[in-house]
Formats: sequence, structure tokens, C-alpha cells
Amino acid sequence: MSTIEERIAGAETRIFKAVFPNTTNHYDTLFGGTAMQLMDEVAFITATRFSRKKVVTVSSDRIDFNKSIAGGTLIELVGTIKSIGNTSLKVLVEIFIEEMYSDTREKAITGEFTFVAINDQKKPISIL
Ligand SMILES: CC(=O)SCCNC(=O)CCNC(=O)[C@H](O)C(C)(C)COP(=O)(O)OP(=O)(O)OC[C@H]1O[C@@H](n2cnc3c(N)ncnc32)[C@H](O)[C@@H]1OP(=O)(O)O
Repeated sequence: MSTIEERIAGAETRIFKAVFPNTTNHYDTLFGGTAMQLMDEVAFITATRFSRKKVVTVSSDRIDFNKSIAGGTLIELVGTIKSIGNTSLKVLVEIFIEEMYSDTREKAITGEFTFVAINDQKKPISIL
């Protein structure tokens, strides 16, 4: 039986994407709505891998777009369990930009998402 700390560490989820033209806007940067969709997805996977229960997004907290993400770069999304409640938990999601042809890497976007564990009747149940 693993400890909470081991479950938190084991749930950390990383997804890489190439910023191809079908994900960019007319400024040739990653469309913000696409970024938020990817963030919700990695947060969902993180919450599911932690709890191994059905979870739904109940809230997305502040999302900071600190740097624009140019087309033709790579991005890494990292989901980390930030806190655990009774039926809910919070996931921190960070997006890092990596240039394709150098080792340059920087953080671009951060946000938090709250998930609630639910049963087959869609009612909240213990997250643990
Ligand atoms: C993966 C997906 O695509 S999911 C699709 C999008 N999401 C949805 O459709 C979810 C729709 N929402 C719902 O079904 C309901 O609101 C539920 C089941 C999530 C929660 O039901 P509620 O009756 O509001 O739950 P309740 O008030 O008991 O709160 C449950 C937990 O959520 C937390 N919570 C509720 N609302 C919020 C909120 N706006 N922000 C943060 N936490 C919240 C509560 O603090 C509580 O946490 P705790 O048990 O850890 O202390």
C-alpha cells in the first residue's frame, strides 16, 4: 500500500506536443483556448491517475499566460497534485516551451484545476 506522498509523486503527468499550425492563432502563437483544453486534459489525467476514481472538473482557478508560445516550438504540460480535500483535489498545471533546435526551455503558462470524485449516481465520494 503506497503512501499519499508516493501516490502524489506517481500521479505527476507529463505530455509533450508540437505546436503545429492547426493549434495556432493569427499571431502564429498557440491559441489560448487550445492551451486551456490541453491543461484540463493533463489535469484530468493527473487526478485520475492519483485517485483511480471517476473525477469531473468542478472549477478552474486563475490561469496566467505569462509568455506567448510560438508556432514551431515544443511544449511540455506538467500536471502535479497540489492539495487533497475530502471529495476533491487540486491539480497544478504548468506549460513549458522548448525550442526544437536548442536546449532553451522556459515556463509559459500556469493554472489550477479542481476535480471531484463521483459515484455512478454522479454524487461526490471520497477522493481517497
Ligand atoms: C472530465 C470532464 O470533462 S468533467 C465535465 C465538466 N464538469 C462537470 O460536468 C461537473 C459538473 N458539476 C457537478 O456535477 C457537481 O458540481 C459536482 C458533482 C462536481 C459537485 O457537486 P456538489 O453538490 O457541488 O458538491 P459539494 O458541494 O458536495 O462539493 C464537493 C467538493 O467540491 C468542492 N467544490 C465544489 N464547488 C467548487 C468550486 N466551484 N471550486 C472549488 N471546489 C469546489 C467542495 O469544496 C467539495 O470539496 P471537499 O469535499 O474536498 O471539501
